[in-house]
Amino acid sequence: MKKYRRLFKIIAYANPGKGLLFLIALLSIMGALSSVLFPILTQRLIDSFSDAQTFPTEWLLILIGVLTAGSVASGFNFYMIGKVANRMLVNLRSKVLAKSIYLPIRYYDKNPSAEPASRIVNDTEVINSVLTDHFEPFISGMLTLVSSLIILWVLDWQLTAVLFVTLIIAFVITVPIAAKLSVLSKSIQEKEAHFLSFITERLSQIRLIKACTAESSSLTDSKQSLQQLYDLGQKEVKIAAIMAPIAGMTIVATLIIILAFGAARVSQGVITMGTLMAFILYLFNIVFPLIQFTYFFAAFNKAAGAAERVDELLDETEESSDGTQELSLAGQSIHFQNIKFEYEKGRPVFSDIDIQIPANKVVAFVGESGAGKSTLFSLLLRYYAPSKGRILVGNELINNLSLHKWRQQIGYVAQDAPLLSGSIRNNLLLGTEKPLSDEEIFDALKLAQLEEFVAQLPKGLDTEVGERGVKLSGGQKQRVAIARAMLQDNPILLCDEATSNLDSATEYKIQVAMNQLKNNRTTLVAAHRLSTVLEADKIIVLKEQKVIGEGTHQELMVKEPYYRELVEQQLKPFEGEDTLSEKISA
Ligand SMILES: Nc1ncnc2c1ncn2[C@@H]1O[C@H](COP(=O)(O)OP(=O)(O)OP(=O)(O)O)[C@@H](O)[C@H]1O
Repeated sequence: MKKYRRLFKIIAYANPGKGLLFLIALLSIMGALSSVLFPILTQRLIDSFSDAQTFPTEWLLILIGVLTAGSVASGFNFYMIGKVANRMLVNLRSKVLAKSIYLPIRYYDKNPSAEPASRIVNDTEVINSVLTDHFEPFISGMLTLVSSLIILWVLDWQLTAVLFVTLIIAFVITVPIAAKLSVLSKSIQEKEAHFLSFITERLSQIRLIKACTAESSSLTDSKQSLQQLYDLGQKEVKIAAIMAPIAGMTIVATLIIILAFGAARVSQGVITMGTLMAFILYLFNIVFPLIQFTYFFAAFNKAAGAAERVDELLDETEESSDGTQELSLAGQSIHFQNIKFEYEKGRPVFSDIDIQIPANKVVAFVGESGAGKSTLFSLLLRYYAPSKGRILVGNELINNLSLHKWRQQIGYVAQDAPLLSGSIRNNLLLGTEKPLSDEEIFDALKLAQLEEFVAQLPKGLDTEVGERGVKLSGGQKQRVAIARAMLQDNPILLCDEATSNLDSATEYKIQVAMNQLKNNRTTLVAAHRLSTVLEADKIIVLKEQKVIGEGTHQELMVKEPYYRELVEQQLKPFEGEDTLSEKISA
């Protein structure tokens, strides 16, 4: 029952509009009424014709009127259902999408991004189909069924009793089969969601697959899922194939039984020929809704499964945004105070670090790969919360500040400088609320050494960059990210290996530009290439979950052997290799 409650909850959440649902129910009743009245009016028409031997024009006109009203109501209802369904789908999708976007990064560490995508696209569609395909037939079917049974009882209760018995037998046979179908369809939905997740991920990494010649192994991996889907589909088809003749045979058997009993009762003079005719027409009013109900319950179960998955997602806790203060970060120092942090329990990245970042200075983080440089940035961006300790800006705990306003004041040039599909302009203005002229944009591009490249493109700033920026080189993507940070002009700037994809000449130019940027802002740099951090006001050395040294380059060269080792490693060639100058002279 819990899963049905979830379905109703999600439908209410999609806000179809009570008034519109009421109107649909009303129109469905009108449609049903015309089907209910059709046989009884036919009976009147036939019987009055046989009694009076004159054409009963008035009954014919009433019949035409009722059928016309029924058809008009059905047509209008069709439109209203479509309207409400579209509205529901948009509401539900935008709410689930909004939820997905505000989920914490930890959710996406655990779940592939195609998982919520499948809930946004597929599951919402399945839930919606209850309304588009089944709501009207269910209401009118229910009404037609009940009223037809009452009318039949009044017409001839004995014949109706015979009908009841045949229907109960058919019900007992079909219900367990329908229940099996509903279990199967739930498994199919789950498998389809996994399959979608698998192919989305593989296709998004098509370059990697081709470079590793992993096309056939990817196909083999997908074959297993496809086979499972095929097997489940076949089981569903087999059950449906058994159901169809049972339903057909039920109709035929019921018809034969009613015809046989009915004919006997006509010949005995208990009922008229018109009554028998009406009886048979009502019989269809009962059997067809019953068949529809089996489809309705199958769809209802399927939708309940989809609602369960959507509700699970909606129940996830969004990024905590408890803080409301809107502090300006300009001129504020940052303090990582006794921080312990672990992505997974028992595997700390930092056990106890304490880092002071003075305002408006350049602070660089060095350490071998995996030391936790990017993780520090993630903590500062509040992607994750420390397990122990706290982060202060000025004297304020960062969690007390509004998350939105906080991130709005931090520029971030990420390690792999990802871009979104769309134009260069859209990527440069991502998240920027203030309007910027082309002139201002080109000023930033100039500083980021990208002005010439963009200017010679036929569509300039409106050039499409392709999915994840595939049409740009790694270095160009980094320069777009740097230009974006320049445009955002935030008081705090995070540069994660920001110049690692650039050739030495461009890197030098960017360093010059970055040096201008560093005035009046606090800049945190994580870099492998120590040449990029030599000028930093402070260098923090990370090793084995701790800060093992801090100071300027000159100070660390004197007092910190590990730092000296890192610097020397970068300067000297690999063991047994000649230096570049030796190779050239050889
Ligand atoms: N989302 C994550 N889930 C689990 N572990 C993670 C996650 N991100 C990073 N780690 C782990 O945390 C540690 C620190 O990673 P981090 O990316 O911060 O290092 P880094 O110093 O920036 O490395 P690099 O210089 O290679 O970029 C690594 O051991 C890494 O495997």
